[in-house]
Amino acid sequence: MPKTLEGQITMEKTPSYFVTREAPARIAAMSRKTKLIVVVRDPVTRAISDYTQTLSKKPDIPSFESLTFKNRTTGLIDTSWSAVQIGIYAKHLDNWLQHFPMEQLLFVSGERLISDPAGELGRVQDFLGLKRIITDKHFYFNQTKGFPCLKKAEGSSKPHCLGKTKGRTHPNIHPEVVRRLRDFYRPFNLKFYQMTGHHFGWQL
Ligand SMILES: Nc1ncnc2c1ncn2[C@@H]1O[C@H](COP(=O)(O)OS(=O)(=O)O)[C@@H](OP(=O)(O)O)[C@H]1O
Repeated sequence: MPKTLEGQITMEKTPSYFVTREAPARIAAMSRKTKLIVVVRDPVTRAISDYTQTLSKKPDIPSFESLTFKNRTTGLIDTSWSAVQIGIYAKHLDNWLQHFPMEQLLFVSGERLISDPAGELGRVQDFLGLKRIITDKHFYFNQTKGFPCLKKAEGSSKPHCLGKTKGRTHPNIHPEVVRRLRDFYRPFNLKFYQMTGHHFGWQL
């Protein structure tokens, strides 16, 4: 971690921190004042997105359905599959709350990051104690990409969208599998809403 000078904020992004058991204690040992930002989206869509990403690298993996269930007939979900495990946000949050107060965590809605990027980034700027510099003026909706993009990229005068690996088309998953996953996540999502005091609006 580089030295942080007066007036600077040092930021680091690692997607796996939130779900890594040892991460909270190690970060707290480094600095108890660290602010933590987690982007969360509907865990069912997250699992499908995760699978889509793996599939793009390893086209021979089994189907989403067969990885989801331990037993397809009983509908028992395989919670050891990382794509399922990562979406149990309440469980991961519990682990962080053993080391950090809730006020030091900010949960950003992945859905709102798409529908209202400036609003969600407004929350991030407030949380970090920054002036709201990034506003609606910085974004436009790119119809081809189907996502918001920056009107000007940092240090350039050209628009900038996220790359091809962000916003991939997801495979169609059988509605029954989606329903079973929704049933599985419902109690964890409700617990997560209660813990964060924030209703993320995921289909329950
Ligand atoms: N502006 C914009 N443009 C493109 N994509 C956007 C944007 N905002 C959020 N998203 C969503 O980001 C999802 C990919 O982010 P990840 O968290 O998987 O990225 S990372 O690999 O962990 O860095 C990606 O998920 P998929 O749609 O499943 O590909 C997007 O839905």
